[in-house]
Amino acid sequence: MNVSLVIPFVVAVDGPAGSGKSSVSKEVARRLDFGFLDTGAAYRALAWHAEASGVDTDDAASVVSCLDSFDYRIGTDPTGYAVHVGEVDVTEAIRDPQISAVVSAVARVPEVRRHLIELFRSIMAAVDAPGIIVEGRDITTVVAPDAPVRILLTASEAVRMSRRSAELTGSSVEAVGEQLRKRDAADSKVVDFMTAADGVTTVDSTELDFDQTVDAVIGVIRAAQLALAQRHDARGAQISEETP
Ligand SMILES: Nc1ncnc2c1ncn2[C@@H]1O[C@H](COP(=O)(O)OP(=O)(O)O)[C@@H](O)[C@H]1O
Ligand SMILES: Nc1ccn([C@@H]2O[C@H](COP(=O)(O)OP(=O)(O)O)[C@@H](O)[C@H]2O)c(=O)n1
Repeated sequence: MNVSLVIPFVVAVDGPAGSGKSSVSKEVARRLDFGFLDTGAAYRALAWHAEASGVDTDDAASVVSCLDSFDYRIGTDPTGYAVHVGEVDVTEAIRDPQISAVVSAVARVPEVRRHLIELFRSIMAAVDAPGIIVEGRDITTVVAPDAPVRILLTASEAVRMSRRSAELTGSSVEAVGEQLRKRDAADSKVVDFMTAADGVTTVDSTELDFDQTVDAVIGVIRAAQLALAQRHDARGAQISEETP
């Protein structure tokens, strides 16, 4: 892996299912020429790998036993990235409702989380871009708690359900809503992604359309960059005053 010596500017985005994390973060990354990392894809791909290996996803020890053979790759280009497990392109397969139904069981296993968090950090460090937007459930609190920008992207449950069901043709709004609610409830037992931790800015997109949400996120990033630049300038001025 090609690890850059320059640390990329990290934007951490968390939030519940269907809040717009992936689509909004991708568009923000495109506009800023940043990389993009969808961390949920790794949990989904591991669930796919466990199922393909004939493993019971409810059995934590069996899921952990799959980690050794989990050969995972994901791109960080927001204009298009593929997800691979070994030689298999699972980009589409991991979005299947069957994977959504079992992914939380895989994601609650502490050894799985430790393994994937290390992987995310190495992908972030190796990104070939001035910055990277990383989205998931625990990015602002666990994966990148020191990121210069940390955002909780939320929307009301009703809005999230209707957005998600509009994407999934062939599934009823009720069925999509029920699955989303179950997954949020299971995921909430592992990480709190419904309330913003200290220093995390909430962007509520309930009343915003897609472009307005993208603009709101870019606004938070620009404000943080400006504050950092001002702090840097003030420190520079202080050092030159102190230097005889
Ligand atoms: N502010 C918004 N207004 C309308 N639709 C949105 C908005 N944000 C996201 N969407 C749409 O909602 C759906 C779910 O978004 P997605 O990015 O997959 O959410 P998440 O990654 O949080 O699960 C997508 O079809 C996306 O285009
Ligand atoms: N940082 C993360 C990202 C995802 N996940 C798990 O992975 C699942 C799929 O994540 P996702 O980002 O694809 O889900 P959506 O929010 O897009 O529906 C979640 O339901 C969580 O169980 C996690 O535990 N931690």
